[in-house]
Amino acid sequence: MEIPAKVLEIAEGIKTMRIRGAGRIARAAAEALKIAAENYKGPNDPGEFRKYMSRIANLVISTRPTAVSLPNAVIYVMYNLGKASGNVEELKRIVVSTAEKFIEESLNAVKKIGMIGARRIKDNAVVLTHCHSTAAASVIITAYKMGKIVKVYSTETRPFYQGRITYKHLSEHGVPVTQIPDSAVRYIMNEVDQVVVGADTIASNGAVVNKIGTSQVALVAHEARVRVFVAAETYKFSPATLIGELVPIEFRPPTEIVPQEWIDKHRNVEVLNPAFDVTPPEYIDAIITEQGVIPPQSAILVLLERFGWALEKIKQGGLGKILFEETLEE
Ligand SMILES: O=C(COP(=O)(O)O)[C@H](O)[C@H](O)COP(=O)(O)O
Repeated sequence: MEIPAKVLEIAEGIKTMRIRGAGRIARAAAEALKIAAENYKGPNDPGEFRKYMSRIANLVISTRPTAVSLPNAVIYVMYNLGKASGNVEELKRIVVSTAEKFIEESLNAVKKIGMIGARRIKDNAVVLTHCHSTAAASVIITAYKMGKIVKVYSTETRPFYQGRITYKHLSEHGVPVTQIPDSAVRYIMNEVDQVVVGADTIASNGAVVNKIGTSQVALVAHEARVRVFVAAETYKFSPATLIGELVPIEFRPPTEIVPQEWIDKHRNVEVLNPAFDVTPPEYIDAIITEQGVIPPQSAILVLLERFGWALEKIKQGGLGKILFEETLEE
């Protein structure tokens, strides 16, 4: 059966970063699974439906490698499909309702993070953020509305300039934002009271994978004794890291940095575009989740609570084991 055009459009949107940011990617993945189920027109055979859904799941997961929110969203839906029995109509309903539940919980989590995180922002604070994170923005906007924030420094976040999205997002809520180049972070850090950033993936040791440059921001903050907060929903914690798997770092096309003509002219120059980096737990003061604020060292507790059920399967065969067992094709 053909993959519905709308699902292909979402997959393409994630790949090309029209849909970007770990939370949005996760919600778009759940939406894609939902649309796929609603548009299934294959044989009236539960086995065929499961195979079809597994193709969609594989397609969605393959779009971007780093943010664990993406496979976690897919696991959330597909695991429930794997456990369910019934005819095609019943299985479709399971996919649709779990996808909707994931999206709703994800949006609620962002709001809760805003409320919980805002309590940690000092009065009259100058805050610095990097990239565009809806979770970090939720903390900043809530704290601003509480009258706590006087100014936000937002980095440009080269080469994709997500800082411009942050600028627009925060400005729309009245937050005074100053854009700075990424290279000005150390210069400006003396004026900053707190750093708030988002996360794509959090490892079991509390290391945070986020937009390239986050680790430099955290290092500079550490040097200046400025606190660093990471705002992240619990579906950004990576179950695979419980058994020591590394988080893959995405390398994006060099043309995001320099035009193709430049590359053609300078054939002897290699242009690298790593999209994410790893900030060690020592450089993070706290992680703000929808369940509360934790020190990064407690990441393992969040993982055991949220994904403890999957631990045996992960040990037996890694992440693929959970995704592919029963429901998905290898
Ligand atoms: O690194 C990025 C986005 O990278 P990209 O633009 O390459 O997707 C964001 O900080 C996190 O995804 C968290 O965002 P959110 O809090 O919105 O999930």
